[in-house]
Amino acid sequence: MIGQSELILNNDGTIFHLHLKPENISEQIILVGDPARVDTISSLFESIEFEIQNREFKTVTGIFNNKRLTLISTGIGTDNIDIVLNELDALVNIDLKKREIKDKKTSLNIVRIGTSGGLQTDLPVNSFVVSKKAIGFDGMLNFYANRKNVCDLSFETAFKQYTKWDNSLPTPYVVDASEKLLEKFESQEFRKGVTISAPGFYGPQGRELRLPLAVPELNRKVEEFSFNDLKITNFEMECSAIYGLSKMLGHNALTICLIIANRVSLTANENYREEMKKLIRKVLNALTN
Ligand SMILES: O=P(O)(O)O[C@H]1O[C@H](CO)[C@@H](O)[C@H]1O
Ligand SMILES: O=c1cc[nH]c(=O)[nH]1
Repeated sequence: MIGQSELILNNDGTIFHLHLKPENISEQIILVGDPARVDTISSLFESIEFEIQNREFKTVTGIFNNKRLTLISTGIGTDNIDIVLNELDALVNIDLKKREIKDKKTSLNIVRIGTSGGLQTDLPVNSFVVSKKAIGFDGMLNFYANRKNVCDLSFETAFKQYTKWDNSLPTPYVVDASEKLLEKFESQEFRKGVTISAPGFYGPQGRELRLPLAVPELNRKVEEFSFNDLKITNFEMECSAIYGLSKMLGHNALTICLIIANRVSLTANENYREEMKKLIRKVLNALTN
């Protein structure tokens, strides 16, 4: 039996942060960072069955193309992903009344639609990137036992060697996307890439405003690095933890991002919302057709 302090439930039986009960969610989950993006997506739904918000976690379950989908905003960062993935998994794989892990497990499909910064000259603003692999600069997965069983250790070793990884930074971890979900995005309009999830938008992504960087050459090395013909394409802040926790818990995960800034050409599209709507339609159609 899992103790009250380890799996906190609210008085109405909902799970602590997400305020959800098992019947409120579909097995097809779409995660976004920005709560406003949940509304953008749900405005395309044929019908809405359920809606709730607690803190930055806004959930809508409804129908698109005759398929039941659940949208959840995660806010920013892998610390929030630790909450969202563990609570989603508890909703489907733990009997909340008995506080016991179920014998028969359910596997969720979890697709993140995000914004991201590009790291290669041939990845202009407004491109779409599907993350084949994620590199976690955040360190979150290192807190879980046996994380190496789900990681690409050869890629990790090559990356740490090439960048002469500074051990005062969290140990990077590398996890692959779900092959099953990746197959739905074979079209050339989705660039396949390797995505770094950083534990911050500024210093951890190599942005220098007033504070100097501890490792100023890191972004140059990241841009140069390649392994088995794979280059690192983009920076965002959630994908690594989604891939890592999904693989450990037996779920399928994929991240697709709109590039809103290019870090090499120093360009950005701060009015990206129309382009985001185009990406949302393409992703919803790919997932439901
Ligand atoms: O637009 P979202 O999905 O939030 O994604 C990106 O944007 C935020 C930073 O501006 C981070 O969450 C990053 O991952
Ligand atoms: O550069 C960027 C743009 C969006 N989101 C990020 O995390 N980084």
